[in-house]
Amino acid sequence: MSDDLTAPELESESELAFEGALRPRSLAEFVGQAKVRGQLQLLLTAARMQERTADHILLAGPPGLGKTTLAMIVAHESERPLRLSSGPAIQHAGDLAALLSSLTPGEVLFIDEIHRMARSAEEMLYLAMEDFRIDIMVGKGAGATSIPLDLAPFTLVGATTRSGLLPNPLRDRFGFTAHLEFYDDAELTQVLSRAASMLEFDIDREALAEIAGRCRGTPRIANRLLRRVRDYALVHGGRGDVDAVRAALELYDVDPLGLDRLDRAVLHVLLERFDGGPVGLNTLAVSVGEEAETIESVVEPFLVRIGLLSRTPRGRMATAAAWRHLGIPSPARDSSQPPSLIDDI
Ligand SMILES: Nc1ncnc2c1ncn2[C@@H]1O[C@H](COP(=O)(O)OP(=O)(O)OP(=O)(O)O)[C@@H](O)[C@H]1O
Ligand SMILES: [Mg+2]
Repeated sequence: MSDDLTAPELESESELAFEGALRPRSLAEFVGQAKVRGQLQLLLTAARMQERTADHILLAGPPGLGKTTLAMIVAHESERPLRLSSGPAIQHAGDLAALLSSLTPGEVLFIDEIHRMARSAEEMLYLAMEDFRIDIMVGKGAGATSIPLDLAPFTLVGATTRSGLLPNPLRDRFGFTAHLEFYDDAELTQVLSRAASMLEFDIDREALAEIAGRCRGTPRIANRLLRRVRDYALVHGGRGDVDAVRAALELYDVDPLGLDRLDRAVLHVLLERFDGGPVGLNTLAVSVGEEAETIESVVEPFLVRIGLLSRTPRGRMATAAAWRHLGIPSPARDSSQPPSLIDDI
């Protein structure tokens, strides 16, 4: 869906190229995540002083927060070549053996979505990470033998949006795990300001702050919204100011908190049809004509994170902030009445 402005995942090939152009190249250019930046800086500097490859690094966090960007920065800062691969591309131990045995000394190997790698490959990776060695099985059945193969030392950078799915032995073999956090408005304003100047888009500070408030803590969404606002300013012959931001993002159904059409539909149903809940997930999903799975994995996490929705054992409930945000007066509740319509959780 190329019109889904608020989805944190990468949307298209053209977006990939656009992102590539805006990607920070060094730790100094990388905005926010101060803690992680400091930790990486130390790790890379120590490795350089000892003239060895840096420890293996795991980058964990939601989509669009800068994992791929940081992997590239690790290679760039340590002046090593970078090899790109991903979990879904490694479906057999043989795929991994071919990849590992072709690395040049000191190379940085980036495995994106590392939680999706095949189990058999995972086990091979344990030994490779620890001892820079793998065992290759030759032959089948009783005559099978394993031949040890030494590898060139390398630094593995793994990225995952689901660190909970990584088996412990794999997680334990990373020397360092960076947990990326959502960005605050000041950091997002900085991301936007940097991107605007790279795009040579003249937009004022107030307008940048207005966009920052709508991008769900995610630099990828920030850059995407900026692009739409730039289009709007271009077509309407105006500058990048707050009015352009408001008009452009209203056109694309991104509200002042960054909620999109579906987020708002869910809240409207919850408030207007169910008095703010509690109501079960399935009822809510049917009422807005969506799959329960979509509501649960796409809509709810953000609404919960910004405090508009709470999950209770009796179902989903709107918070006072939700009523305020939609501008609907909250009904005075009669506390002697038990809540109605509890179908599931
Ligand atoms: N700290 C940052 N400073 C400036 N720009 C950033 C930062 N983090 C991310 N970006 C921008 O956001 C875009 C998305 O980042 P990136 O591709 O690294 O996310 P990701 O965590 O790898 O996402 P996914 O989980 O979908 O692979 C990049 O093109 C980059 O321009
Ligand atoms: Mg990525």
